[in-house]
Amino acid sequence: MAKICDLTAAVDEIFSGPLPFYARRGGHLLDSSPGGLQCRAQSGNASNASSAVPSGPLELQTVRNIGISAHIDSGKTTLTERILFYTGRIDEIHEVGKRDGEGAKMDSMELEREKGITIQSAATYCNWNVDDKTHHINIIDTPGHIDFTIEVERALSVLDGAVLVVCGVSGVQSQTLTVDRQMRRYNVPRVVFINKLDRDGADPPRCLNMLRNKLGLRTCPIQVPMGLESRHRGVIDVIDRKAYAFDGYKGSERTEIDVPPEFAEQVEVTRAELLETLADLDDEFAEHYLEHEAASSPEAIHAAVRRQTIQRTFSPMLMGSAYKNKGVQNLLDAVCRYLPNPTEVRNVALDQDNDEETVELSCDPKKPLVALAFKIQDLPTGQLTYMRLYQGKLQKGMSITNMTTQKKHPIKRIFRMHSNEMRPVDTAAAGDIVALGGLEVASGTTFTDGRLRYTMTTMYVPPPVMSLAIKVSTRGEMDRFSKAIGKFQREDPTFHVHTDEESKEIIMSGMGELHLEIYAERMRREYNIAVETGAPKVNFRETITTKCDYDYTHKRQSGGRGEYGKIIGYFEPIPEEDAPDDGEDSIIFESQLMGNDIPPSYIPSIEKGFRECARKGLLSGHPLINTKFVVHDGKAHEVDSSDQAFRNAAEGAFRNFYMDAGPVILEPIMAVEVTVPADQQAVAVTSITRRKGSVTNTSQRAETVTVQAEVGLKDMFGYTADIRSFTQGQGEYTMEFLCYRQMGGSEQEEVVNKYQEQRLAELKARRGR
Ligand SMILES: Nc1nc2c(ncn2[C@@H]2O[C@H](COP(=O)(O)OP(=O)(O)OP(=O)(O)O)[C@@H](O)[C@H]2O)c(=O)[nH]1
Repeated sequence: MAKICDLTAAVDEIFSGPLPFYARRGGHLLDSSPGGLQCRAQSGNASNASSAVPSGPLELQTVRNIGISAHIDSGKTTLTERILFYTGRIDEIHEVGKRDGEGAKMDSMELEREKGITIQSAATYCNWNVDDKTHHINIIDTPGHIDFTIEVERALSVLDGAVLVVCGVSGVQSQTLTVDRQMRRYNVPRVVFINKLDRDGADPPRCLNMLRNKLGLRTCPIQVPMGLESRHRGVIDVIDRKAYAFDGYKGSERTEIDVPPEFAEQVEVTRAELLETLADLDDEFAEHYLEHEAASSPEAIHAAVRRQTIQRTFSPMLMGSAYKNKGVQNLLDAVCRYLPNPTEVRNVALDQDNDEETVELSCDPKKPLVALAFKIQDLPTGQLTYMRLYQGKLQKGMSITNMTTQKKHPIKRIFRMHSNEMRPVDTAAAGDIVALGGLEVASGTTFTDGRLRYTMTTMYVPPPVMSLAIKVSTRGEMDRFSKAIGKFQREDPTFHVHTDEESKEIIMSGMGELHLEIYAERMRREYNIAVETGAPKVNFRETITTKCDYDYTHKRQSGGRGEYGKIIGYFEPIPEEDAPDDGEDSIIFESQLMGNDIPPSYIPSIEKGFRECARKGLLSGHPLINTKFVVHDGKAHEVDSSDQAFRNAAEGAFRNFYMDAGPVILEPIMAVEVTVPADQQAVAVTSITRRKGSVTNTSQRAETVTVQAEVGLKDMFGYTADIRSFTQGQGEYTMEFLCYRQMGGSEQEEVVNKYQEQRLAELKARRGR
């Protein structure tokens, strides 16, 4: 496993915001070029399908749209590379991180190949034959690094199913939990693949326990590993009681062999547990099971696994070693057998002509078009818009309507994507995922053919948690800089840029230091701008701790029409459990006004005033969370009151009364997981406690120890270099956002003083100008 500390010196901080619930989902990608795709009908092993172009339309029943998600470095890209090789989509396997001088197909960005990590999700498609049917699988490989979590959100929101990859040695890791939450949010059925069984310490039963206990997943192995670690030879399918070995060039020949006697008992025990679980879950299978118990047919078992997987009540667990080319073909069988086709997934939209009522979409090319632009990529040749078609059809030359702006756009180019290669097609139908050229839109936009006014709900965008000042060395580069920023922001909704009003610095904010460093590096490489970045800063939050009444009158008279607005109400903290589940914006405004002392038309201005204030707390300049602003009384003046006057009244109330509400600073706390050689456990623990962290768990597997801890993000700077030096490069760590927690008194004082000093210096500088 490539170590996180090896990825880049800049990879220090990794975090994401809280994950609220909601979802819309569905999706698939199929080739609707005149003819689509065709496969070599060669069942079972070797390269069992090719990418030749067939002559008829594809059957939706044979389409699978899948994502591959996991904790960082679990082997997603390595696995995808095998899938593409065995399905005949690529002629040679290349390893991640340019180890063979080339780099994996799906890591097409130069930076990805250099660093050996996936930054952007990539799309591709392939064919696979199973049970005498050719299936068309569309795959999105997603990054594992939490900094690029939006790529995972985007992919999952439009896919029909997923493969959850878990490292066979480490088991469920911090980010497996995040990915699991994301899959649940978008109701994505999944199959589990336990990878790296060739590595020392590989332990599938432990992974199974972790999946059940940590993720609460109803899962059973449908395979038994044929040997582990250096003796890992293949897998035994307990459903058909067949063993599979993987020989030939890069494991491309899958051979059925007899179950070795030493595994016979384990196969029967595993099979019995699977059958009992299915009988428990599935009434149809229960009947069959009662009648035929021992002789349950593989077909009946497959059908029950499929039904329960699609209902998300069960996830079959498979295993192998992507790197050593074991078990990948069986995983492809499982993807085709158990994951749903686009017609088996419920997708809904909101009808804009009918009070945003929820309407069910039907995966039918004959219905009016509804499509979602879920990912934007800016290429030197122009913008590429990835589009998921929920119903209807796209055709070159037709025009589609943007549901946000109501503007019509002609469709000039439709592409099917294979990583960074584009293949032009003329049409695409419901269930497809294709990319459109020549369309300038933001991600998350819904399109129709103009007959319907439907929108899909947008995907969850986590709040930015880290900022970095960025400087352009020469004025001449400013134009290119603005262009780059504009493009990146359209591409990535988690990437924000603003100019600090006081310091006039340009500030980039995002999901972590790596995330921001990657954009700075892309500006240097893709736009040839010599940017310099400042030290990363943690995005603290502020909140209040007590209820506080306010009564404030904003009055200004300077000849002519004056300004008047009086508001009375209170601020109060929202207990965390009641906070709206929308990440950063956990700010509520409530008007309890009765009568007409303040005309209702001014209420939105009061709200706007409070919301603007909430963007910058008075202690440290960071945004407020979990705060409620209430107005219940006040007064307006016939002539002098205006929207602006009431906005100013809200700002005045905030300025004058905020400090009475007991404001405090909250800091992001990270869930940190450090893995080191067993003899370095003490040093790892000390490295955490020295950073004021608290160790929550330690566990030993084979020769390695994993230390889990909670540490303030501000105390994690420089940890990459630290862990590298104390473990001589053998340790690794990951971390992700856990929660916001109130800072200690003296630490808070330090942050407040620093902020006040900075403001004073800026004020002086402005006066001196
Ligand atoms: N021993 C062993 N190593 C593996 C296996 N699968 C992947 N690896 C190695 O693990 C490292 C990470 O593999 P990747 O395929 O890049 O993992 P990933 O999940 O795509 O990584 P990110 O996208 O950066 O999260 C690489 O060094 C792989 O060669 C496996 O089955 N066995």
